[in-house]
Amino acid sequence: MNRAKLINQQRGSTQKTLKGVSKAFRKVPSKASHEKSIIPKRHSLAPQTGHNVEVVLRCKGKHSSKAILSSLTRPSALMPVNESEKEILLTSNNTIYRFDHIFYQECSQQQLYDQVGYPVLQEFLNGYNCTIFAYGQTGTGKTYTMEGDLESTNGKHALNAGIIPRIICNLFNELNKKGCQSTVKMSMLELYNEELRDLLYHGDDSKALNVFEDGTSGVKVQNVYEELIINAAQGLEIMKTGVKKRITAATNCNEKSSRSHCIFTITVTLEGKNEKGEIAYYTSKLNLVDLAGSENSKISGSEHLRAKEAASINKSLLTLGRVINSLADKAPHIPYRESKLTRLLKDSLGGRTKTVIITTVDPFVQNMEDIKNTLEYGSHAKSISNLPQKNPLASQHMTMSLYKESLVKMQEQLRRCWEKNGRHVSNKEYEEMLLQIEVSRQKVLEKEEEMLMKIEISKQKMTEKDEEIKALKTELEERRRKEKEREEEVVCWKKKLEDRDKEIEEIKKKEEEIDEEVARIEKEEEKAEGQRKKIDAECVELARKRRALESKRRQIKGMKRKRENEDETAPMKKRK
Ligand SMILES: Nc1ncnc2c1ncn2[C@@H]1O[C@H](COP(=O)(O)OP(=O)(O)OP(=O)(O)O)[C@@H](O)[C@H]1O
Repeated sequence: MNRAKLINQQRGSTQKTLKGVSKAFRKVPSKASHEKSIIPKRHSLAPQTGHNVEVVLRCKGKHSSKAILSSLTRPSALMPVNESEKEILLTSNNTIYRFDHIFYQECSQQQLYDQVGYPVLQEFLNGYNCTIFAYGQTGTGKTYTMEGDLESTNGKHALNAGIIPRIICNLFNELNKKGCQSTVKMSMLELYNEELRDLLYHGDDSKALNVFEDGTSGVKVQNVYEELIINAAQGLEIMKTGVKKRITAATNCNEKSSRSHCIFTITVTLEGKNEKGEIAYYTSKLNLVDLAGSENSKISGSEHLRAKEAASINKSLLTLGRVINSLADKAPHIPYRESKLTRLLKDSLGGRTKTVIITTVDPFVQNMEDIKNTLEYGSHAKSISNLPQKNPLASQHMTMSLYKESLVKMQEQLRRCWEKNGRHVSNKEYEEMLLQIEVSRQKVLEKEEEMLMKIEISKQKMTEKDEEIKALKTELEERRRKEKEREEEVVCWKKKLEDRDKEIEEIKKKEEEIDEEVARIEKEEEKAEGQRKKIDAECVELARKRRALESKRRQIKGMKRKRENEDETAPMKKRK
């Protein structure tokens, strides 16, 4: 039976089960639905263009003892609308929320994988970068959905395995079917309190895991360790090792609560053909993200260290929420850079990636407000529009020709050995040699990728340096301009000084002239004083002479009178 038929059949049975579940849901009468006979509101947002992010809702199954206990005492907060697999009614606010698919509590891991995981795997193998991430409050089944039961036997996943182990197994089946050359690499990062940790790296933890953006292939993490995987069994084992290193703790809502965001990445390089019919390679990335639970510290019992974790978890989820809202509202600025989580998911939200978000709720245990928050988170995310683009075919001409050359050499060597023209090798040795070829091929690819990454980093550094140089040049020009202005000012001041010197010179000259004039006047004054003194003396002499003259004149006058008297008396005397 072909896969499509099988899926359709499984879908049929899923739908039957889900209809049963819908009825079961409806049998639980909601107080709100009884009291309110008004028509429910629809929580809707304007449809977007492009390829919208797909959002599904998974209602947690009644498997844990806590859930069973709560479900006996509490009615469900959610009710399906018209047996719909797409619409659900939240009884507390009488609002219908729409999703791309709703998985009710009886939905099995296989059914969820068929509807969500398998189609994403197909897109991934067709050359698209894809992301699946699980979002929901703590204890609502995110880790169960993404990881589930991690036990495996001979490369086969367990019955209750989640999406990641199923994708690992299915990936190798699909690659075998394709029969073309391929390489598979896996990396696993944990984001705990805003710090990235490599869960697959066994060396020291000191290497810096920097997140950077590469213009062509999107967001990358520098120094992340990528394990080369050659089959499903190895992939499952490696994943299990990584999961064991993840930080978990017991909270009131979950005995083994993930305290970090976990980003599991599969990178596949596949052989294809370009338009000229030449062999080329394309590399696509699949991010499978299990977010830490959003929580309220009172309910989840977060204290001390746990409270710090909760704050960091909530902060990054809040930023994720703000990014989702900004994208949904088509805001001019999207705050990707505000947390490492949103930087890592940048390409998955509003970028070139095909993205599916699995929102998880526990309708029997969680309070209405928490369920409402998750439903609204999902509804907003549903209106995000991505522009998925196939990864380009890279010629890898040089590397491939080198690789092929060595491959041909080794094959020739093997053929000679096989034909016993040279040395004979056992089957085991032959397989080892094949493995060696594979390993060297991987190394070439890795080296090439490393080189590309280094080129990208140096390009980035060069751009940064260019910008620095540009800034320095502008600064230098500014300084030169200021210096020129200052020089001009100096010239201006010099001229002013010269003018002032000239003025001073002239003033000095005038001063000298004045001094000379003063000296001359003083001399003349002295001369005048001398003359005045002389005149004064002459005046005194003149006065003395005048007085002497006056007395002479008086003497003469007296004498004259005497003579006159004598003259008058003389005739009388004669007569006598
Ligand atoms: N659909 C389901 N069917 C059965 N059991 C489930 C289901 N979903 C979750 N569980 C169980 O509920 C418990 C909590 O689930 P899980 O650890 O996946 O929650 P979580 O959302 O990842 O929580 P956290 O954010 O705290 O890590 C686990 O024991 C898990 O096995």
